[in-house]
Amino acid sequence: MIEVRGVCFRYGSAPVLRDVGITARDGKVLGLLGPNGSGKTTLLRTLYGSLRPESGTVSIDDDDVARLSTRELARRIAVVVQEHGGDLPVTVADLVLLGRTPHRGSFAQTTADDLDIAADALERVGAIHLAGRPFAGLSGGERQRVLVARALAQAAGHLLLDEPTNHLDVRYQHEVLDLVRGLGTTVVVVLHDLNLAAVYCDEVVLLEDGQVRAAGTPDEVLVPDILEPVYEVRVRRVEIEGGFQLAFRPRTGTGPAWAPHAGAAADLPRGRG
Ligand SMILES: Nc1ncnc2c1ncn2[C@@H]1O[C@H](COP(=O)(O)OP(=O)(O)OP(=O)(O)O)[C@@H](O)[C@H]1O
Repeated sequence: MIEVRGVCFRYGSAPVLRDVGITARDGKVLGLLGPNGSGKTTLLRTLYGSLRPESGTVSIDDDDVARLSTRELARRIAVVVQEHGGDLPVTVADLVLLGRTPHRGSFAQTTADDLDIAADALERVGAIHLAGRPFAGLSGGERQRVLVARALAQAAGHLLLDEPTNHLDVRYQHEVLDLVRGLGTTVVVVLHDLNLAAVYCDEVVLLEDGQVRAAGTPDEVLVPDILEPVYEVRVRRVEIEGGFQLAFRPRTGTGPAWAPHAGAAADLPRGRG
């Protein structure tokens, strides 16, 4: 479990997180949602100790993150963030094997188990065929899957991801999130795509201007009354088999009512809000 209580943070003089409280429950997927600049990445960085809150606490399984060593944190939390590894001159296999480092002594050799675990992780994200390739030469989507594989190889009980579906085509968006959800680890994931959040998150937190605007299940939070003022768009909710999806259009503008298929607008069921 990851618990955040009363966290405030500022870059320089500008407050970015204001009295934020969230709980990521054991084995559940918590989505961090919110418009650009609302503080999602900043909050995620406080969870793995990359940023120290000005006030408030972040704890993992009841231990204050600020008191854990780097190695202990790496055993407990795996992180997939955008800027990791961009131009590293390593092969994909070597990068994924780095995920095993927290489990070895400082100068210990890679073991057969490490190799098996790394290969299995690459297999699970559909990237085993990339094992011998230089990481720097991969496409954005291939890199993203490899970074997820490294996090899987790390075998930590908590997984933090910052927009893991960025660069992924629709198949891999769903495959990666389905995989993450099936791990049974505690997951905190920053997502821009509210429809993916609707499908793969157990709970979501909606940030606005560094504050928690709403928190609860996707069914409770992803409703037009809450989303429209935060994102400043019009929202319709469409109940579909086994769940719901959202449709959006700008508040103002001269375009068709519901792009791309304007005729569908009249057929859309009314949202709940
Ligand atoms: N290193 C930094 N120095 C100063 N301000 C920063 C820094 N990083 C982020 N900010 C500011 O903090 C605020 C929150 O940024 P953050 O990246 O956490 O938002 P976000 O919700 O993840 O945004 P996005 O959806 O655009 O990725 C923004 O106003 C941003 O400009």
